Amino acid sequence: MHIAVIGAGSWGTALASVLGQKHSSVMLWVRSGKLAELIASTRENPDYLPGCKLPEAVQITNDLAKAAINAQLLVLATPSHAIRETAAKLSPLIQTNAVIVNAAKGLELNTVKRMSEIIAEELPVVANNIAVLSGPNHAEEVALRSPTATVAAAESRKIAEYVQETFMLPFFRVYTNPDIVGIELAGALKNIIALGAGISEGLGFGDNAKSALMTRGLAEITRLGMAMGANPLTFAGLAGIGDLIATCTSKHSRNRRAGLLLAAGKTFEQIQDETSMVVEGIRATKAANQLATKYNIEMPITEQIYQVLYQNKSPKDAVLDLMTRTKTNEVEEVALNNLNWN
Ligand SMILES: NC(=O)c1ccc[n+]([C@@H]2O[C@H](COP(=O)([O-])OP(=O)(O)OC[C@H]3O[C@@H](n4cnc5c(N)ncnc54)[C@H](O)[C@@H]3O)[C@@H](O)[C@H]2O)c1
Ligand SMILES: O=P(O)(O)OC[C@H](O)CO
Repeated sequence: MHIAVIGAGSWGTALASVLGQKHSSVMLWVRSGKLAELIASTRENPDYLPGCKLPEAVQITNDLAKAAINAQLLVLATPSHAIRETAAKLSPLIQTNAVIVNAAKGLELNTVKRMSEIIAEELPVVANNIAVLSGPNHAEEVALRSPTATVAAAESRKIAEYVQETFMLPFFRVYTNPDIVGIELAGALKNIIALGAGISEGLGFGDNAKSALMTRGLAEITRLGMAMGANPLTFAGLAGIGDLIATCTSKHSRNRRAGLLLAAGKTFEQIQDETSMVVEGIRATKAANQLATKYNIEMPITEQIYQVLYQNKSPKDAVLDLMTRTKTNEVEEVALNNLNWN
């Protein structure tokens, strides 16, 4: 089978290295011609994943047509804001029975669409063959072959199991899940909470604060997810709490790191200017804020992070507002009504 990995940032490079260990023909598409030459000659990606030697089966190209034309499976691993334009460019190139795996974690601004929805719009011929890969997966650790678990989600069980089989290796364990909505929302929204975790650390707060943030963060993610048709159990799984733990606690997390910088007084524009790496939580906060309004869901943490990022609110004031907002139950009112708790 011929596989194409589209996008050679940290994640695309790590996934190409995984696939190249199992399959004989993997092509990694690199946007920059100069970086493509460098990766091809050194067999590693010094800009995004230094130290990860690519298996021989991985070929490098800067030519999208060359990568896509014979591919039975394509992994889209660009940042989320580039998924629509990338899928549109792939439209005249792909085979009609190709399987597309989205590896990006984000939501489109303004349309607030999930990545698989965008891919289906741009690549309607393969709309029934779209899967999502998401979980607690830092590229740096996958590159080191550190044991990692992830989830392949698709509406079709056959496609989810095909993707599972394609990626599964002794250090890379893949579960399947039918809840593509929940898996994509969990992956996109955990980045907002990771910004908060970084802010919390940067302000000098301890484990109590971070645990509260993660737990209440998951509660608001689940609330929105359920309103959008997701299975609440998905948020208790690898792509939910699993990824939330990884991203809020890891030294590798760009979103957590960006939160530290926000606490130090930098603006999100300054943070973005200082790194070539994508910080998905910045856009995701804007999109989630739109979704909270659209579905009329209370998302207090997301709302405060939105105000810090886009309305110049100080992180300290945001924390105070969260801690002193109207008192409430931990359990949703609707669940309390069912318990008849008087
Ligand atoms: N890094 C990880 O550990 C990890 C793990 C799981 C999922 N993800 C997700 O994968 C996606 C990619 O993240 P990453 O960490 O590889 O990013 P990265 O910051 O390491 O690299 C970004 C890559 O995207 C390319 N790029 C930027 N704008 C582009 C455009 N308009 N068109 C095409 N390519 C463009 C850059 O050239 C670069 O190769 C994100 O959605 C991220 O959330 C990342
Ligand atoms: O580095 P982060 O915070 O963008 O997170 C990367 C991955 O989503 C972790 O699973």
